[in-house]
Amino acid sequence: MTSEKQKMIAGALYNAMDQELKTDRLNARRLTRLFNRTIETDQDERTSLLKQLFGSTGERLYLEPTFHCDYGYNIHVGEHFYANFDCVFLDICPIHIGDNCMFGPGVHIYTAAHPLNTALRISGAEFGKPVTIGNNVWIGGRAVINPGVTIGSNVVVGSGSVVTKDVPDNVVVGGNPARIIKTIEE
Ligand SMILES: CC(=O)SCCNC(=O)CCNC(=O)[C@H](O)C(C)(C)COP(=O)(O)OP(=O)(O)OC[C@H]1O[C@@H](n2cnc3c(N)ncnc32)[C@H](O)[C@@H]1OP(=O)(O)O
Repeated sequence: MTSEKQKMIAGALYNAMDQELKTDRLNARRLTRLFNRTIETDQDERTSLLKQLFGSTGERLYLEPTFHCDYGYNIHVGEHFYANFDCVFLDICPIHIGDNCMFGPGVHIYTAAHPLNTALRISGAEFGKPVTIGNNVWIGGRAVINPGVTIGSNVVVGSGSVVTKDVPDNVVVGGNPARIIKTIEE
């Protein structure tokens, strides 16, 4: 039988009030609370808590507290990941982030969505879409990455952008909705 958790991760309609999912969210709240209460000299503890929280990580990762997420286990970050203060990842579905990515403060990644149909939405049924980010991506402060978006490698996302569509490799995007501003010639 398919569990609500399996449906959620697969992007199907699911019930977030399911007991297993409630327990998983409480565990993520516990780990993020412990992470957010660490002090600047607790680097080993910060790394250990993030490795317990995330689905997979590289050897080196550094996030500035505060950080918040829904489940944690759907977040996969590559080697040498950096995220500045106050990032929020709503990881209903998988979030894959490549190597050498750095995020400015307040970057929000949303995989979570709700039906547009009112009756279905207020019934509590919800769904998600995965987000994938390539290698060597710099995302500026306060950018929002919407459900289902894939961002290529060597991309720069301008501060305050709302990324609603896929982004190819080697470009700078900005604005709401984000559009290509320039191509990056290496
Ligand atoms: C990891 C960390 O902690 S990072 C710390 C936080 N810092 C940031 O978030 C800074 C993010 N940087 C930016 O947003 C920058 O504007 C960049 C990198 C996207 C672009 O910088 P530049 O290449 O110097 O672009 P430049 O200033 O020449 O602007 C080019 C055009 O894009 C527009 N533009 C620049 N940034 C943005 C933006 N964030 N959103 C929308 N449009 C933008 C400019 O207005 C300009 O438009 P025009 O050609 O019509 O005049």
